[in-house]
Amino acid sequence: MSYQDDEEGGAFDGTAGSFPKDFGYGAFDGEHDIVTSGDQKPRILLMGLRRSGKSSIQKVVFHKMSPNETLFLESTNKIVKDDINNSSFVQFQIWDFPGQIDFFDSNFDYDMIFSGCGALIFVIDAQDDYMEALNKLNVTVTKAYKINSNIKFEVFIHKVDGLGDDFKMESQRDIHQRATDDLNDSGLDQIHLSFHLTSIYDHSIFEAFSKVVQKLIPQLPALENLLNILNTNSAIEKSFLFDVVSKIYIATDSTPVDMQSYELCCDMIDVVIDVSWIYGIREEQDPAAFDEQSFSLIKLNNGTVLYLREVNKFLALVCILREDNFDHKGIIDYNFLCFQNAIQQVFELRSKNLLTMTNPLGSPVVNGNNLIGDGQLSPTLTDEQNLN
Ligand SMILES: Nc1nc2c(ncn2[C@@H]2O[C@H](COP(=O)(O)OP(=O)(O)OP(=O)(O)O)[C@@H](O)[C@H]2O)c(=O)[nH]1
Repeated sequence: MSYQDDEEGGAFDGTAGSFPKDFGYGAFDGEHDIVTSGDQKPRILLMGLRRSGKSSIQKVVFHKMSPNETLFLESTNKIVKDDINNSSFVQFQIWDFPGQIDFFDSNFDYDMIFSGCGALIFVIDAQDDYMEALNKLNVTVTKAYKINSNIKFEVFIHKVDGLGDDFKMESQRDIHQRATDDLNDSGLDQIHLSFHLTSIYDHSIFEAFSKVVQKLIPQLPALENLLNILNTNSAIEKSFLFDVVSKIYIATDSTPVDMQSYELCCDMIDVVIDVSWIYGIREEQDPAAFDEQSFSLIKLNNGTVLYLREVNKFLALVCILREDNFDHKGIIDYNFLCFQNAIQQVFELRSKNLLTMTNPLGSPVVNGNNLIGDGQLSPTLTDEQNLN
């Protein structure tokens, strides 16, 4: 086993999938050797037993591989490092570990691996007997926690597409119970495990990954506050800030997320990218699929409107609102400009902070409440103000 980068290079080059081939993340960071790299990006580790679905998750979410094609993925026999450079909010590396990894193998420098880790995703195949996976989960979490107590531990109860609803819930309850009991028995009851039911055959894997990535964004409270303000002043019911390439939402307002709304917004992004790609005017080296001109409006037959606006090169705002409230499109557009401007300020503040301090993983750089409380945002128009 060795540390190597994925040889495939940039975005997934498959034939299926709705995204154009070269509309994806940059090439893998092949120049840096992991052991000597000074790269300080947060790491997300993908661990779990063999064939649990780790590589499939990484390929489907970040490289647009269609789920059916994962059937042909070969077993991973080395750590595969994938650099995700999508926006200045979301920059991390995903390390896909071979299933047969042995913690006593001296080839692996676990201090180095876990000390730079932001989140550890442990994948459990829910269609298989999970007792061995639970043992491995316990060993992995215990080892990682001793090296780095700041790691966020996420358990993906995966491949739930093959299970009925009752069995799904029962498996989750059972896995949750056993995993926490095992940790309590090891005297590590302070470790918090988060559980997600996932499958690459629906949007659940994107939703779960969104939640994992959000925990690595110190500016999340600021982004959520901005979305709340935008919603209140524009009569928007739900809004998501999406990373367009991966369809991960990096923030949403504080109302609960329901899967159907999330799926609708994901589908809208696909439609916009596909239509722009087919009919957009393309310049050399510039995939014109998503740029500052990008926006879209879809009216559903249930009186709901989906509205998408480009925020920056990588991010899009997708809102769901009632058709009646879309009459005030001018206000919504004005408020959107204020929102975009505020996001820009958060970006700038982050860049400044990064210049003046080295940001250890997960340490808060911006306190969102203060940012907003300090009145640094441009004022937003409200319906009342405009109508009076
Ligand atoms: N039904 C179903 N099958 C899945 C899902 N995710 C992955 N698989 C299948 O599981 C098999 C193993 O997937 P891999 O991604 O190669 O598993 P891995 O954990 O990377 O395996 P190693 O590299 O050996 O550690 C493949 O045939 C996938 O098609 C899922 O959500 N549902």
